[in-house]
Amino acid sequence: MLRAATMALLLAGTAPARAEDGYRLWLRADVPAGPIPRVTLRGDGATLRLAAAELSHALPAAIGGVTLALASDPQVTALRLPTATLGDEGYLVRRVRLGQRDTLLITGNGERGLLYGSFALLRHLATGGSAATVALASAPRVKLRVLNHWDNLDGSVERGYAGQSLWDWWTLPDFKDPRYTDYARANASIGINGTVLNNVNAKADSLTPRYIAKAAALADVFRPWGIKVYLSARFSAPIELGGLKTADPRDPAVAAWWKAKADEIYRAIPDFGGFLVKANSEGQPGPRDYGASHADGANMLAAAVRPHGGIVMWRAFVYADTDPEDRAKQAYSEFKPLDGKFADNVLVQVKNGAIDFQPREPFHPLFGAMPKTPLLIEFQITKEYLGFATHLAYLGPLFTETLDARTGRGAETVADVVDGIAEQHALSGMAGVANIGRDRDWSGSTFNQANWYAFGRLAWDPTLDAAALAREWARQTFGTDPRVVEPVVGMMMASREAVVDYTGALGLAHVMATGHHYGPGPWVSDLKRPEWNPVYYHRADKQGIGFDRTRSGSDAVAQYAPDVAKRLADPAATPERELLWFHHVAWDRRMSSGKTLWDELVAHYDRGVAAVGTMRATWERLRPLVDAERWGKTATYLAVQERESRWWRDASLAYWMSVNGRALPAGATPPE
Ligand SMILES: CO[C@H]1[C@H](O)[C@@H](O)[C@H](O)O[C@@H]1C(=O)O
Repeated sequence: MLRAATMALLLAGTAPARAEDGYRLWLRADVPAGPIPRVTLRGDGATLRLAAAELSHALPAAIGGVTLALASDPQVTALRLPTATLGDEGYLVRRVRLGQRDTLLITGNGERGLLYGSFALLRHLATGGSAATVALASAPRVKLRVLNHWDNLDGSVERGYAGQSLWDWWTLPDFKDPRYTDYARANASIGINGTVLNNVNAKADSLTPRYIAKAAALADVFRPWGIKVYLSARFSAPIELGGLKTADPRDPAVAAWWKAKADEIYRAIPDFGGFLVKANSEGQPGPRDYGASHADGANMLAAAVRPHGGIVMWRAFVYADTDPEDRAKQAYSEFKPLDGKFADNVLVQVKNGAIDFQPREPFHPLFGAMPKTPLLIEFQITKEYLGFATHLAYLGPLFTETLDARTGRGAETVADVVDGIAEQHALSGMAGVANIGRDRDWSGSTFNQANWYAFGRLAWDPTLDAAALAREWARQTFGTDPRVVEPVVGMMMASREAVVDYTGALGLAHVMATGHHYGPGPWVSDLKRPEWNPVYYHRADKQGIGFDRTRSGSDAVAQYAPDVAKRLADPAATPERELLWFHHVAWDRRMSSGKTLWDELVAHYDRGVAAVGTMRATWERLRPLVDAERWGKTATYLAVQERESRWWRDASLAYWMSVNGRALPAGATPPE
């Protein structure tokens, strides 16, 4: 049994001062006034103790006694509860008579289930759920729910907008910053069970004994929270670290090197998760350098980690500057033929869309095309193309838009491919490129926290609803006052579409500035790699705009299942929000609104700018109801977003008009 005092002690090391700087994220349940409920822990273990501590810390007295017990506990078994389908991470929360006592039971088949069940109970209560009638049961649909940190060993973060890397590689392994525990706690609260510590543009050093020891220290902190550590591996490490002449995966000496390296890592981190690999992509070394296939490369690494129960996450983000083929087609062309050729402890990691984390992309054609291979979907939580940390863009709708998409194979959705249940894949996964850094609010802004939150919840259950998750997050982050929650949810649900509208709607993509990808740049055409130039994507000319991906063009649509391919091959049947992704059409084309394409595009820009204005006005009205610190920073950022949405519109329209020679339609806001 744990009392508040013990609990306070337990958390003293981790809970920072109660500044309203967003540090506490969505975990804001405070020690309630009045008697502390009895938390009974049947059994022991580091994870169980953390679960009990969480409960003791935040449960209201009204809940009465709570018991944490595994389903294998004889008293629980005797209740014949439906725990068989919970797996080792699922949980069940229910009022029962346990032995001679009435209690609220949190049970599951594994310690992690009890931890997740405890957080689920606290979430239920923090979002206004009833203490009296609480009955929860859930098991994750996706096995690997992983954050990818693009953190470099020098403390910088590629595409990071929330300060330096959270990992202080310099003071590790000796000093374990309390923030590491708070990071693990936050992730456990949303069901995340894996973290890749370093950038996919990996340096070989990350696999040296020095860094393995640092990773091991982090693994020790994360383990009781049910989180495994993974590392990005540089494919040529046998050369850089082992002094070998080659990294050819078919060379026994290379395979032996990796086997020894894996053994070394597992000596330091017994539950090491495995490797994430970016190979033959954007200049990274890989098996293709030796004429070997991606499967050869992945399977060699898979063999090295298999004896230890490890896995390999092999990225399919490949496109070559030497390949004239439409960039959107290349990953499919390279990986589809390898379906079923990967070892069973390999997952192929595929980005949500075929280009690169744009504000809107049709789902990647590999989803549904490799039924014999577990495909791990990769989303970007950090907003490289949606305004960095500054612009408010809730990504829940972007995530669910992809997950709900029908692949064209029967009723299959992308979420079905990802959970791998239909194909009976032993492995399944969802990865999110983290938006986490040393900033006090972790993600660079309060609202960016919602993207981390939504990712975790959707990885647990890809069928969850984006608006419901926004409401869940808002209630835990700002309290349950509907005068705050509903306007906040309204802002969030409008935000991503606003970004699409003021950066380039109707299927336009990759029209941003070069290098940093912040702000407009549709005019860019002089970069050394043609597929890096925005003009490569929009192909605007005097007559029209858009990328013809039908048979008369690159025929990328043919990579989708026949039903989907047939629909996308027809501009009239293609959803207008994806029109210019698949078709090159005339500026005069009549749209479903009755407007011409040009007038419609202009209207989208105006709508995007207006939507940001509405978000700002809504937030202004919430000033008396939100703490000054978080209100102030958000208000400042919204002002920047409004100014920059106009910048996006004005610069883009000026460019399109320079190409099509047209005037703005009547009623359009003239550029400033
Ligand atoms: C880590 O590299 C990134 C690169 O910064 C980014 O611009 C692009 O999104 O994709 C790459 C990738 O996903 O590998």
